[in-house]
Amino acid sequence: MFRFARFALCRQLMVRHVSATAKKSFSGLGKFNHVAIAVPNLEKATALYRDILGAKVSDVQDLPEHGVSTVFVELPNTKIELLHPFGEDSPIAKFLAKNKSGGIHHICVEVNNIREAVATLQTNNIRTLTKEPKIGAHGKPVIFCHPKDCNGVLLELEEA
Ligand SMILES: C[C@@H](C(=O)O)C(=O)SCCNC(=O)CCNC(=O)[C@H](O)C(C)(C)COP(=O)(O)OP(=O)(O)OC[C@H]1O[C@@H](n2cnc3c(N)ncnc32)[C@H](O)[C@@H]1OP(=O)(O)O
Ligand SMILES: [Co+2]
Repeated sequence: MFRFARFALCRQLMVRHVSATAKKSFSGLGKFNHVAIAVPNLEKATALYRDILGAKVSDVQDLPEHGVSTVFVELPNTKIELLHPFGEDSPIAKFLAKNKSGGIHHICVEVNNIREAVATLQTNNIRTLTKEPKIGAHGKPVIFCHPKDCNGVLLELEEA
């Protein structure tokens, strides 16, 4: 009994310590928006999801300001973003060169105030890959966080 009380107290102190070290929190993460897969052949990848797996897919969208072409696979509870390089300096070119058959590239989670989110990231030394958010595939502001500061995962935040 005494041992359990001591354990509970230590746990409470640890939780308090973790909360205190996050310098400023924003309104928090919202819904999961999409997982992105970089693919070497966009038509073939689209055909897999549409024709073989029977999913509803969007048209191809070229996004020159992001250096990618995208197709969204719509699932009942979320989306899969198929990504292929567009133009010369695509941010996904090196990733595809390393992962020849493609691979999971990033996850995207919604936030309700992207400016607040960016300020919180900066205060906590989490690097963003652009200074300012850009307009993403859904016409909403997005920002990417450096994978080396996010446990090896490229994290996209999109304003809800
Ligand atoms: C429009 C839209 C939307 O949904 O609205 C989108 O999604 S646009 C989606 C496309 N746009 C973006 O991804 C924009 C943000 N991404 C970037 O700026 C870039 O992809 C970087 C994340 C900086 C990586 O660039 P690049 O591969 O050229 O640089 P690099 O080879 O020096 O990589 C630095 C280190 O990060 C690792 N690294 C690279 N890409 C990674 C990824 N996707 N996930 C996890 N780690 C990754 C590399 O292996 C390397 O680690 P080691 O040193 O250990 O080997
Ligand atoms: Co994305």
